[in-house]
Amino acid sequence: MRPGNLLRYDQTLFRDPEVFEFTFVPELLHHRDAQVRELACLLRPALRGAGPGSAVLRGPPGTGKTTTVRRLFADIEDATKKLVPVYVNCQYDRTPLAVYRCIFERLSGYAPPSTGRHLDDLKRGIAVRLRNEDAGLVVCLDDANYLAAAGRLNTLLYQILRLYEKWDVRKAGVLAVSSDLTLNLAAEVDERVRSVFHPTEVNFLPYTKAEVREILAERIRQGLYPGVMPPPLLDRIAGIAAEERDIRVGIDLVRLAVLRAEEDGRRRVDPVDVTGAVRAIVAPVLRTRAAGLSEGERALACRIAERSREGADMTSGAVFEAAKEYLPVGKTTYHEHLKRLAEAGIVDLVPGTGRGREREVVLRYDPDEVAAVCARPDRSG
Ligand SMILES: Nc1ncnc2c1ncn2[C@@H]1O[C@H](COP(=O)(O)OP(=O)(O)OP(=O)(O)O)[C@@H](O)[C@H]1O
Repeated sequence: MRPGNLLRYDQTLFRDPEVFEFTFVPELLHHRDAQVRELACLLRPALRGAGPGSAVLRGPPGTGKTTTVRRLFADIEDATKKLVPVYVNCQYDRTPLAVYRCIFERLSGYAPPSTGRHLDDLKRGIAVRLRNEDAGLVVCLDDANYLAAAGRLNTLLYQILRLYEKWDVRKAGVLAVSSDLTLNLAAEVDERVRSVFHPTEVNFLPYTKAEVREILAERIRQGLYPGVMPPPLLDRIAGIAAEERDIRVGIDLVRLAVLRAEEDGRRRVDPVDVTGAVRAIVAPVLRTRAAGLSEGERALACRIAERSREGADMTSGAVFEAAKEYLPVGKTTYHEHLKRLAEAGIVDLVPGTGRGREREVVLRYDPDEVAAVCARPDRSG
C-alpha cells in the first residue's frame, strides 16, 4: 500500500463519532412519515387548549419507535410552549415516584430533592407549573412493557391520566411504547384505566433493505469522511441488518468496520473489515439460531455453505444430489432438514419458476460464518 493511503496515528475516519451512538437523535427521520403524522394528529388538540390523545407504539426492537418519539418531542419543544412533552425510560424509571420525578424535573428545570418528597407534593408542583404555563402534558412511557411486568402499568396510567381530576389541569396524553409483540398493552389495562385510556395503535414494521440502506447512508454522510465506506460494502451491511430486522445491527456494523480499518491505518473500509465486524456482532445471533439443530441439520448447513461459497447451483434438487454423496439421508429427511434450517432463520427457501417443490436455497449469512458455527457440535444443551 502506498504510504499516502495510510492514516497517521492521530488521524481518524470519523467526522463525528457521536452519530453512531444509539442515543443519537437524527435530524432527518426517514420512512416514519406515517407514524409521525398519526402521532402529531393525536397531539394537535393540545395546541388549541384541549387534552392530547394517547397511543400505544408497537414494533420489534430497532424499528425507530424511540427515535420517532424523540424527534417529535424535540420538534414540539421548538415549536410551542402549549404542550410539554416528557420522555421517561421505564427500564430505569418504573415506579410512580420515579416517573413523577422525571415529569417534575422537565417542567421545573431542576431535580426534586431526592428525599422527603411525597408523591402528592410532586403532583402539586407539576400541576402548579402546568397551570401557570397554561400548558398540556404528554408523557412517553418508553419500554412500558417493563411497567406491565412489574405490575405497575395500571397504577401509573391511572395516576397520569386522572391527574386533571384533582389538580385542575388539562387531561394528559400518554404514548406507551413496547417492543414486546406478545404483549397487548391496551388489553393489559383494567376497567378504571380503560375509561380514560383510549389509545390509537401505531405500528412500526422492520425496515426493508432499501430503507436500511438509506438510513445508514445518511449516518455515513454525517459521521464519516467522504470515501471511507465503499457503496458495495454499505449494500452488504444493509442486507445483513435488514435480515436481522434491526437497524441497530447496521449502525454497529458500520462503526465497527470503520474502527477496524482505522486500527489498520487504512483510509477506506475493506471487505475484511465488514467480515470481521459481522463475526463480532452477528455471529452470536447465528450461534443462537444454530443452537438446537441436530447433527444432520448442521452437516447439511455446512454443505450448503460450501456450495454457496463455490457459486454452485443452489436449487434444492442440485443441493440434494451433492449432499447425498456426503450425508446418509434420503429425500424426505433432506427436505425436513432443509425446512428446519429455514425455520431457524439460517436459509431462505425461495420458490423457483420451475415445477414442483423446487426451491432456491439462499444462505442468510456469510458462508464462512455458517460453516464455522455449524461445524461445531451444539453444546447449548
Ligand atoms: N427512521 C430512522 N432514521 C434514522 N435513524 C433511525 C431511524 N430509525 C431508527 N434509527 C436509529 O436506529 C437506532 C435504534 O432506533 P430506536 O431506538 O428508535 O428503535 P426502537 O424501535 O425504539 O428500539 P427498542 O424497541 O429496542 O427500544 C437509533 O440509533 C436510531 O437513531
